[in-house]
Amino acid sequence: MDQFGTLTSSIPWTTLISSKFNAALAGVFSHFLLAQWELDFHVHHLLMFWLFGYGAATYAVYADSFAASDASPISAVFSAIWITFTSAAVYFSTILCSMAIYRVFFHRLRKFPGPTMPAVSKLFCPWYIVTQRQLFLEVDDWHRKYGDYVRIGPQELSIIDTNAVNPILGAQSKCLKGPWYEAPCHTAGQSLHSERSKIAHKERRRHWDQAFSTKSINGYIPRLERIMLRLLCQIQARTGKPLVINHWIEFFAFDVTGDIGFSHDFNMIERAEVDDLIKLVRGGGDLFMAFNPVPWLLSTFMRIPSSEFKDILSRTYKILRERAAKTPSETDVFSWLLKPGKGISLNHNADARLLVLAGSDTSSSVLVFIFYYLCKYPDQLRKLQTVVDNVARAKGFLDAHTLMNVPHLDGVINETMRLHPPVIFGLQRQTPPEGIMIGDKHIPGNSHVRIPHWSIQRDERYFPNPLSFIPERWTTEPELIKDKRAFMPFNVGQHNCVGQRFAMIEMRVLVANLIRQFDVTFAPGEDGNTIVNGVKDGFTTKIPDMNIVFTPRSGVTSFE
Ligand code: HEM
Repeated sequence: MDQFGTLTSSIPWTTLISSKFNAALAGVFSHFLLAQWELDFHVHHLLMFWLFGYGAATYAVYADSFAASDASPISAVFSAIWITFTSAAVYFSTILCSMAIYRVFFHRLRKFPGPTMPAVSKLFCPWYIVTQRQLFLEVDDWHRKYGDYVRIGPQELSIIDTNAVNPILGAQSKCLKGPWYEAPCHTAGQSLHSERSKIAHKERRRHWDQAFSTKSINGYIPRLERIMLRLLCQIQARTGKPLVINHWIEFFAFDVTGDIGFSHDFNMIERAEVDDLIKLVRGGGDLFMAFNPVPWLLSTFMRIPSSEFKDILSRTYKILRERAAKTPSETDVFSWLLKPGKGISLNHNADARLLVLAGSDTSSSVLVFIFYYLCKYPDQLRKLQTVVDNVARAKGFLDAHTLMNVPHLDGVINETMRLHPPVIFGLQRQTPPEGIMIGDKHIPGNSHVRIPHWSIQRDERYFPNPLSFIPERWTTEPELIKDKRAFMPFNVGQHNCVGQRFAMIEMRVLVANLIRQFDVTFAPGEDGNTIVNGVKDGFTTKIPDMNIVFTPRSGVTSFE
């Protein structure tokens, strides 16, 4: 220790730290270490480690040079900062170069074709999404250029081969959910959806499967029908005027999920406005969309403390506490998820948010697109109206059981989900350490893979005339489906949509009753192009508003 209290040592720190060769060597070694682990969720630790290392190195150089010369303390500080800064620049540049060279020339996925930028880093994605266009569209172009297997990230492949569906997503698949799923868990609890462990997911899924068994769904139907009647009354009161169909469908979907989920009435249809909680849960949408493809960036971003997020947690807790305090007269989804006397955990909170978003954003986007197609093709509207009228002419309100077996109605829904899948860019999965075989192709271990719904469901090999809206593919023209494995809007296998049967019932009831009572056209000045061209991927599809006009039909039995 010198007279200024500075620690002195016999190690020549300045020489060691200022050597650019040493800095470059440390960079290569650091890259080697970083490549050994999945560090997506420890970036904040790494940043702290580097910051601490930088501080310690600066101090060591300062102490060393100050002891060795008669420089003033101020100039010794500046000189130490400069020496460490230049070495840090060399160190980090070497890490980046080493990563880039390794990823392009030596990585286990190097043999898969694709553009170079994504192979180097996924960091280009947020920049791309913000400044240019949606990634799912870009990847769609890459598939046309490079084929069925395209490298879309250093460690990620996009695949549009139907032989890949079962090995990647099927019930027997050895793949796990990819790191994307874990990104928000540290702050927000683990929902069923974000659970990556197969065993833990299976255990939790048991309760969800009970919540969506035929018996449970039959119990939710009267709730759904009551809400549908509310919606019919509100639309009836607004006939002849343009209205934003997205809003009304969302009010409906959120009211239904709140009610069947945890017996909570968001009452959005009656209030004709979005509930504050829903606004909050959907907040941060654009940033989320931009960071979405890069799990480590998403995870780091979500660590930034946010008062909005605290608000979401406390409001959801409040709703769940109120729900736990009563036994609803009709069972709901949380009747199966809450354990008596066990209290409400962070995971329950995460499950509540999952239910609200998974159950509403998805069906809403499909329903909006159904109205787009019915307005765009009036012949299709008339055909569907005739089919629906013939189901039960005497009934004013078409209940869920009456609509259980109307193939053309299901054809319209399926065709819309084919062209506009609510989960548009597919689901990230991680191959097991030994890799997987797809036909004779080996996908190396610990790779991330996805099958983009948008691209595979619009592939001409699987659906001839792929861009045309032809509901009859699903009924009278089966030759227009060449490979049904390519259709998977609800996903397949252990992680498929637990709510899919309820979703179909919900969509049938809404579409059939609205077109039974009303004719529907684009509002003046609307042609629907904005929604077709404005689709954004925020894991579920986000679409712009569309204005349409409902007009009462004459000669049909009224629902009132
Ligand atoms: C058109 C409507 C719907 C579509 C296309 C759809 C699609 C999907 C897809 C693709 C997944 C898999 C996600 C993944 O693996 O990352 C999923 C999961 C899920 N969906 Fe749906 N969904 C719809 C409606 C609903 C509804 C109405 C509910 C509930 C009321 C619901 C609840 C869930 C839940 C809880 C999961 C997580 C399942 C798990 O991880 O085991 N979905 N959905």
